[in-house]
Amino acid sequence: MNTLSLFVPNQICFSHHSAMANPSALRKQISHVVFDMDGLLLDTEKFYTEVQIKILARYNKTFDWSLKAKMMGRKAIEAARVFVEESGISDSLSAEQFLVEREDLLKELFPTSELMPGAERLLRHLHAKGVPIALATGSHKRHFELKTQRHRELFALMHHVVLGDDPEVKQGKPSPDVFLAAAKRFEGGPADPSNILVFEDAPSGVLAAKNAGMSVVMVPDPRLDKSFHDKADLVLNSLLDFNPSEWGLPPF
Ligand SMILES: O=P(O)(O)OC[C@H](O)CO
Ligand SMILES: [Mg+2]
Repeated sequence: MNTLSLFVPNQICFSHHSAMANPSALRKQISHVVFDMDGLLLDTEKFYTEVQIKILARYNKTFDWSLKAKMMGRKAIEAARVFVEESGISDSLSAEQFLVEREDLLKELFPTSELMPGAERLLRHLHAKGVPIALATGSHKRHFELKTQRHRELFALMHHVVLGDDPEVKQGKPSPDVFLAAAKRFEGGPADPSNILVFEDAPSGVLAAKNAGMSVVMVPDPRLDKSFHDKADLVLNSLLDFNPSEWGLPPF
């Protein structure tokens, strides 16, 4: 650790509407980029929210953003356990039953998934400039296929994809498993985690990337409590606001 980093917090500026940044001089040189999927590249978190509101309403309970924050980014069964336990319905509905109940609704919604603003521009740019890119999602294979069915060409730009049901991903985010697996599979051998930049929307995902020793740009939903921003190296309102040059990556 250099002397300066003892005194400089991760984020220097804190304002809701502008990008929050640590100075470029303190940032790692980035060679590889790893993307989260749900809520970051694809606007799919709203589907989970919609379905979970409906299910909790049957128990006369409301779904709020403090519960959402605890679930997002996690593997399905891990998020399901949080859902039934935190909402106090585990005596009536098990985590496994919850997954079955929400499935019919989700599988109708996922094929309509749309890209988040700036996702296509950033993926195409990094790929065109030869920056190795990969996907690391908590989503399992069957949901991944449904969510990406309208975006096959874009997701094919990824060098590789690591899914939540990958055998190497023993535990979901905030465990570093999915990001460490992604780091290992780049062409030419494993990438050094300290040279990897992760894009994430979820508190558990930001923690997972930091636990893997990587730098993280967080692009959170504005409804997420700001206290979850603290662990990220940079917080942006949109992928459209990302400036590759600040990370030593080729400019747009
Ligand atoms: O945000 P992701 O891509 O890791 O996906 C996780 C879950 O499937 C949704 O929260
Ligand atoms: Mg996500």
